Amino acid sequence: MIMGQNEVGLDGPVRLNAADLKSPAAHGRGVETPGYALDQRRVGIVHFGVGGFHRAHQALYLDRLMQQGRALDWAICGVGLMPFDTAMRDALTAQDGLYTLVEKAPDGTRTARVVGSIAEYLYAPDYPEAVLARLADPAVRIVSLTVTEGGYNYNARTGEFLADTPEVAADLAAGAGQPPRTTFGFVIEALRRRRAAGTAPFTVMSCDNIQGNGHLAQKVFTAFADLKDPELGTWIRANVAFPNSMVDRITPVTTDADREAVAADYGIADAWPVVCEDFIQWVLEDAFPAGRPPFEEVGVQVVDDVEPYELMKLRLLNATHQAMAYTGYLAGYRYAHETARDPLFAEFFAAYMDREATPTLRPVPGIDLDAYKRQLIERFSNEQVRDTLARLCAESSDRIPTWLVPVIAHNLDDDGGAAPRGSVALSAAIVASWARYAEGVDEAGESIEIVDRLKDRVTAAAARQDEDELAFLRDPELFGDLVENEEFTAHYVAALRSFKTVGSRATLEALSASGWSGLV
Ligand SMILES: NC(=O)c1ccc[n+]([C@@H]2O[C@H](COP(=O)([O-])OP(=O)(O)OC[C@H]3O[C@@H](n4cnc5c(N)ncnc54)[C@H](O)[C@@H]3O)[C@@H](O)[C@H]2O)c1
Ligand SMILES: O=P(O)(O)OC[C@@H](O)[C@@H](O)[C@H](O)[C@H](O)CO
Repeated sequence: MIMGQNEVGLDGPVRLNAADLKSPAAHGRGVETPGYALDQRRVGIVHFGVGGFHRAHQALYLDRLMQQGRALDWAICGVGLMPFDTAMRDALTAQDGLYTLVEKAPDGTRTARVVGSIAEYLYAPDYPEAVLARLADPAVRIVSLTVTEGGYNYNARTGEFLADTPEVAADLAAGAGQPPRTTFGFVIEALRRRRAAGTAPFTVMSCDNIQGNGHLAQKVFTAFADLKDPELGTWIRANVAFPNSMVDRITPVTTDADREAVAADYGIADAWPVVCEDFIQWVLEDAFPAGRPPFEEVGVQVVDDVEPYELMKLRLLNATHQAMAYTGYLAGYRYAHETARDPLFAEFFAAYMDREATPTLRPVPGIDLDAYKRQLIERFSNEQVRDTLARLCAESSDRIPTWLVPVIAHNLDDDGGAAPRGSVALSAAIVASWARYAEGVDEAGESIEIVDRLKDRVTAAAARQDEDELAFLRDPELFGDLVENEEFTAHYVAALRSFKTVGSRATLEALSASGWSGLV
């Protein structure tokens, strides 16, 4: 049914799809809808990993351009590979790629818009050839990724590509004509086809939370290509661009309550809306030989060197999320804002940022770091967003080595006093809080559902720590040789004992009483 202006939702929520949006119906409840013709969108980007974040971030920037009647030839074809992506397939296919994005400010202000920049969604196991055809299409000039840290299939400490994980090994062994299963398999087969057809390659744009995400993408995709077809690997190294980027917007997992609120507040029956904070940032390296949308015109900072921004964001925001996740969960909190609004915890986060993360950072052009850190605590405290600690506690074995271990390594590196060194006391306490969390029971005796690709390994290590206090650290893939460093292990053991005996809050109180210098 196509409803008339201002009628949307008055008789119950309207279904979200292109036909119903041809009328400006949804304006009736204060929702901005695509002001551009949806049938004029042309796919120019293929995106792997269409989850909450991509839809709150890159797809929104494109939608902003499209609202100005521009970049209609840069519409997105989303691709899902994982078994659970069938849910996104069903939601977006029924909605012609449309979804509602609700941005929530700390003061309770909400803005909602229907985003139209995703023109198509392909679930790769259903249509592998269609995915390859899209990727080989000369109109596609960017392949972007938000496939999580785990999607890069690498050792976070050494950067080495893990060629023997089952799915990747299967793609490497697959003969011609066998459909790929992984991002690597699809992207490399598409580049092979483009090269054979004389089509210029696309740019591979990682938007995941990894330091040097473009460099890493280049490393793992070319490592895969080298194993599959060394000549192709050489061609990719010479011809394919992999820009680095810093991406930022806190985007929690969508809940049924979010779906109900979108229906009740905006009159839209959306199977999978996205809810996020009102803050957004994207700093992007300008390395797009095949062209790109004019992102800088809608707020993206396009720069030559992204690294200082990346280090700032990953070591202050993401590593502090790790400081919050396990300490907060053990203490009984379940939401980020509850934890950040507790003065003791907020003081802990600020101390970690000031004493341990900041000494590892380079000056960041145009950024006042003190103001940035204060703003982070305010963002974490945004109670409207309802970001869960469970989301932040997941996949720890990808996150701690990616964000925190480099801070520790930097601060332990004795360069003869050339650069100021930070302490490692609070970083050690964060690692210890994870080790205590991995025991699988919180301080109220409730069991914890641990979500981690290395769950068996980390929980087994945590189970051994009553007999061997360093058991958790004895995993070189996660911690390198930290277990050999006496300065680090002294702080770690003291913090672990404290978490295990007096609990999270009392541990933070003791750290506070030490002036945040540690428990040794
Ligand atoms: N949520 C945020 O606040 C946020 C903010 C900044 C950056 N990010 C980045 O975006 C990533 C995704 O976050 P999200 O909130 O959208 O998560 P999500 O769970 O909503 O979506 C993740 C997507 O990645 C896909 N994926 C996971 N593993 C994969 C693999 N091995 N190969 C291919 N695809 C795979 C999933 O199928 C899914 O489509 C994060 O890991 C992070 O790097 C997230
Ligand atoms: O999404 P991840 O796994 O990279 O990290 C979890 C959070 O720290 C992260 O999603 C932040 O919310 C985000 O990076 C904010 O921009």
